[in-house]
Amino acid sequence: MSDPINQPSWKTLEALAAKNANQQMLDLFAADDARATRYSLAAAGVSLDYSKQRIDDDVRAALLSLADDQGVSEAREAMFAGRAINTSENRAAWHVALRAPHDAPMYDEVHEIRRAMAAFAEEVRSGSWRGFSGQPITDVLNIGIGGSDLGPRLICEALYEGNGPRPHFVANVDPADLDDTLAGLDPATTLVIVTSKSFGTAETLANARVARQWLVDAGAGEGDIAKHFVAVSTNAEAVSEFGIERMFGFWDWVGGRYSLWSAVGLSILLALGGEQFETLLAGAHTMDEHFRQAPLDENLPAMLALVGVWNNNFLGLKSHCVVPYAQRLASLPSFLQQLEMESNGKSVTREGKPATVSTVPTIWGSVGTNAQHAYFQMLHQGDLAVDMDFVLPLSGPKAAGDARERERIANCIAQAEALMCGRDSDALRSELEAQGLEGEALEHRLAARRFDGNRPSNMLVLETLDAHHVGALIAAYEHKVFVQGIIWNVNSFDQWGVELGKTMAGQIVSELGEDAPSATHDGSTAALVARVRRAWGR
Ligand SMILES: O=P(O)(O)OC[C@H]1O[C@H](O)[C@H](O)[C@@H](O)[C@@H]1O
Repeated sequence: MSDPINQPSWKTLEALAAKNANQQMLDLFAADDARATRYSLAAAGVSLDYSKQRIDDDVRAALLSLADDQGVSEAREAMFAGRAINTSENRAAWHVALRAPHDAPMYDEVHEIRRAMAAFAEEVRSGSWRGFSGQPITDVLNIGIGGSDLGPRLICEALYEGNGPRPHFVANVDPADLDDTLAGLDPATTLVIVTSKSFGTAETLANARVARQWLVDAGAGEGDIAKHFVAVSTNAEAVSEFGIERMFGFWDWVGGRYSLWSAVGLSILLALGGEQFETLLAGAHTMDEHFRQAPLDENLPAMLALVGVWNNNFLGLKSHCVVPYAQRLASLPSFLQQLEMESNGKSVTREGKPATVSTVPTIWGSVGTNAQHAYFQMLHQGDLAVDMDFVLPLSGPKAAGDARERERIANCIAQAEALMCGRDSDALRSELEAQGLEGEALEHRLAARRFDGNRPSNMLVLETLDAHHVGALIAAYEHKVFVQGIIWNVNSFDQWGVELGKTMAGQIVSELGEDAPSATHDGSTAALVARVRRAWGR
């Protein structure tokens, strides 16, 4: 592993990008009838069509050489073997172990906790677990943030069908989040899961304290708290100090943003049941096996990563938009923002030197078709260079015969087509002439309605929107991020960048209370602190 910029394959790719500057994807299709299949891969019921990328065989070969040069295969083995690949914290990043089948011998502890979670979930789901008034649990509230929120939230939104207690998620320290949620819940029938890897996250602990008081105010005695509060954490001491008896543990080798497969997924188990959770893990495991075994040119997560590297580092597309065409996957872009940007938003190499290549692009997006009516204008005609992932589950909540299902799927396919094909100026001119436009008015309208096209996108298709395929999709993205981290030579598994702001918030929290403002702030910060103090009459 070394600085990618020094690899011969990097130079080759730079030369190819310069040579192909005017390459048109439609010409690539015209020259190759089999392009759509030759630039598609499938694994675990998920397929990736990357034929609508500005990639030809030479580029693909050079990208695969870059992956070899950077030691992707060796790094992949180190990850699966549980070696300490998170070098700045000297830990493994072993989330793949969480999805290993039950007969995998070396993961005893993982299976033990998984069994305890399943037994607990069964008790709650069957109604034998009772709250302080003797009633069964109807609602589960997960209090957590970042990795302790986004994954379980995404999975529950994607798959909850009403067959179990209703799942709710509160992350924000803004009181509106918890207060609005609690307003719709009955304390006597609500189970709260406080989820925090560190059990030191200020927002989560503040919300947990309020939720605890809510129970007490509703008549729960101190001895009843255990019927309504459990924790998920790696920090048993802090959990017991907080006064929660029952903890489902996990380990420091599970990164927060890779943790939904661990006890952090307890809300998933409670809402969906043990079988669905196992299917989710099995879907991810099937993708893991594919990622581990398939040669890189046939490897879906690796190719997804390499396409991203090409767009980001060689075509200068520093903005990556993800649009799932499925309401149930509306939270996928937020989940991926943490997964990709917290993992690879770094500018220091694994050796502690300044990175010499650009790392993660901006990841953003939202659900289709809604997004089409908001910002797709920019994607089609704006000057910001963006590459896209469309995510399309084939079967949705309704049968194929439902007209809305046809709309959903057709729109997704059409947007990718429009981005690539653009609008042929000659055809448009004839159309406008037929409408009676001419002269300057015609030219003006022609210019406004012109689409250049040639804008790249991936199409990720899921056979169905179920636990298996969602598990496989998320695992594919996790491995994409891993491969990109190896290529960019950054440590994808630490997040030192979030520390400073947390420390400073702690200081300002005391200054907004009784403490005097510190003299060491910059002028703008000092003025803001003073303004809030004035507003609060301090
Ligand atoms: O699970 P916790 O320890 O409460 O952490 C929650 C989140 O907090 C931090 O800000 C980290 O950047 C995230 O990676 C983490 O997921």
